Amino acid sequence: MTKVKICGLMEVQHVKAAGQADAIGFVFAPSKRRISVEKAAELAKHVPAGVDKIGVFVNAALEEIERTVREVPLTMVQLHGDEPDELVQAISVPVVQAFSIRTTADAEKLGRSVADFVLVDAPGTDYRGGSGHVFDWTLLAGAGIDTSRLIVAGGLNPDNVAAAIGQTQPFMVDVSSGVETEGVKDAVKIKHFIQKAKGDSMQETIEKVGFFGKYGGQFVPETLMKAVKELEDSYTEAKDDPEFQKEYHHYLKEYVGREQPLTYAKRLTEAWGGPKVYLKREDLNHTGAHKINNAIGQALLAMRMGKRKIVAETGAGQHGVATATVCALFDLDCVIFMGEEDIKRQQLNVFRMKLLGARVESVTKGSATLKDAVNEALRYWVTNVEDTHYLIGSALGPHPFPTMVRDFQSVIGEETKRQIVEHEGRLPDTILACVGGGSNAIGMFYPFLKDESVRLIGVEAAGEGTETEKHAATMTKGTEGVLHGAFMKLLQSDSGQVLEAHSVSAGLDYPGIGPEHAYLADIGRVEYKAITDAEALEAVISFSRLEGIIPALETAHAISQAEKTAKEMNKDEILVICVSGRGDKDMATYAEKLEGLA
Ligand SMILES: O=C(O)c1ccccc1NCC(=O)[C@H](O)[C@H](O)COP(=O)(O)O
Repeated sequence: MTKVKICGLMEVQHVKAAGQADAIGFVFAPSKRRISVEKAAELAKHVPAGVDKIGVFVNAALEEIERTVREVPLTMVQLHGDEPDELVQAISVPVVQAFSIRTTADAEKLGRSVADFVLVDAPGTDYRGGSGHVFDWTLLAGAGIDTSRLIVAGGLNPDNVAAAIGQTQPFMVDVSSGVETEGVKDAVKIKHFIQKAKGDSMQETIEKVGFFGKYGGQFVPETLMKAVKELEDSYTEAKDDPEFQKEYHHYLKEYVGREQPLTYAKRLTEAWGGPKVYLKREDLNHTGAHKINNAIGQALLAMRMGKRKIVAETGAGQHGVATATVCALFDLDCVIFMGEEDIKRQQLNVFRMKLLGARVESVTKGSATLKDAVNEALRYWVTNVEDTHYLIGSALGPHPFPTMVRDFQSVIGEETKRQIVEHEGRLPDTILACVGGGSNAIGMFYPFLKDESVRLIGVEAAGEGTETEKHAATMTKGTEGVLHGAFMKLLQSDSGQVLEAHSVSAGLDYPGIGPEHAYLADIGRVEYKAITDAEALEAVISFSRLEGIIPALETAHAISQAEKTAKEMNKDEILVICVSGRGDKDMATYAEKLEGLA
């Protein structure tokens, strides 16, 4: 696979956005992108191991180059001046020598370079590189170039990089201006460029069993491996079994009440004054949210495996109620772990679960919220694994859970795709969904992943603000680590302790995110935004009054972001919001927080 270098990085967030690249470049030569050695050393701390750190110089002295190599530290050096062969050979790390290509004769010089790699670029304008201009790639043909040491640069961007790779077959591509907006690096463009450059080969990693890029896996204790493998095998078999699919869709139709409408939100559209807004109505499902789509699927799978005992976790109570419901329907034994804090916030749902025959276990450990409930449910599963299925509620946990939950929730996106074409004759421009663990969002997004014209936005909880310690903004503030059996992004301390997440919405109050979301963020396919408690509560009022639908607090985050996004869109465009659930369960919170306003 062709490697990717992102050059001219000056800010931490852009270094992080380039985390999936193979190399990043710091410019020490005269340039608008020039940075000091000290700044580069600081940025270098955020470069993942295995990613090359390349210093760009123009006619610098050997001592300066070597000092910079040591102090940053750099793993490679890139020379854009008229450096003599003796200097190239004296440098202690591998060297890239840059050549401006105007003629075939320029291309023929490459073979004579004593450097490890040769970089071909358009002639510089203001500086010796980074001009943003494309040179004629056909000049390389017939120049006898060893493509295993060829790096192609010069005016590349997400739209032309695949063609450049196709035509020149280089070892690496290098970009700077093409991933900038108004002269400043742009995280979305960086990720998009990497995705486009790696193209099909990155797509393949999505399908690599159990992993989404580097995220996912089965990081579980030995005692659980047998159950996890059994589940993996059973699911692999069941998902391709027409009888299983028939039964699953039978219950979705006859019991859950699918398919759910894609409602045109006339008053919201008028009020926002931008795109046509459509609402995918998961709030109309039996039990009031999308959770039941997954609960039905997993309960059928548990019975197929001969397991008639179910353990589950719940945060807001929506998944607990969905699980207790299917257990009543299929006469399964049911125990639900729920954080003590969430039990206080969601008393009505606790009663609903009990009424349905479930045993609700209060979790007092840790922050006594969703992550602690997952911990306890996993512990319970370890000791009861022979006859018990862990019916996880989001696209989380060890493989196959994230894939399986996504597949069961994909009915949301599949219906939406069909319905929007019926309504409008085309796909939407933008789709938004809230993200806690990420199950309604991945179910909505998955069928649209290959439709590049559709912008996908996941909305997480900024709580009291991402600048405070009270938020659940995993994508915005999280780092990589293992939680609940999967490698993902999570909120953690420098020593790796999982931090407490906060959101007014118990369903978004989770310090991690499903591994597929982490991957989709890295490749730039899905954007992630964060909405505060206050913004979500405001959206509850306006949405209720404009559309006569009282949304769940989780959903209100997506609605609030949709209003912001709608401001950037015009009347010819179409925006879809996944209304993941209804607000009945949140009435106590609304009554407390919105008193006087409502
Ligand atoms: O990027 C610069 O400003 C620069 C200045 C002086 C010498 C080299 C420089 N950049 C070297 C690079 O590796 C760039 O990525 C390469 O020239 C391509 O740039 P662009 O055409 O902007 O993608």
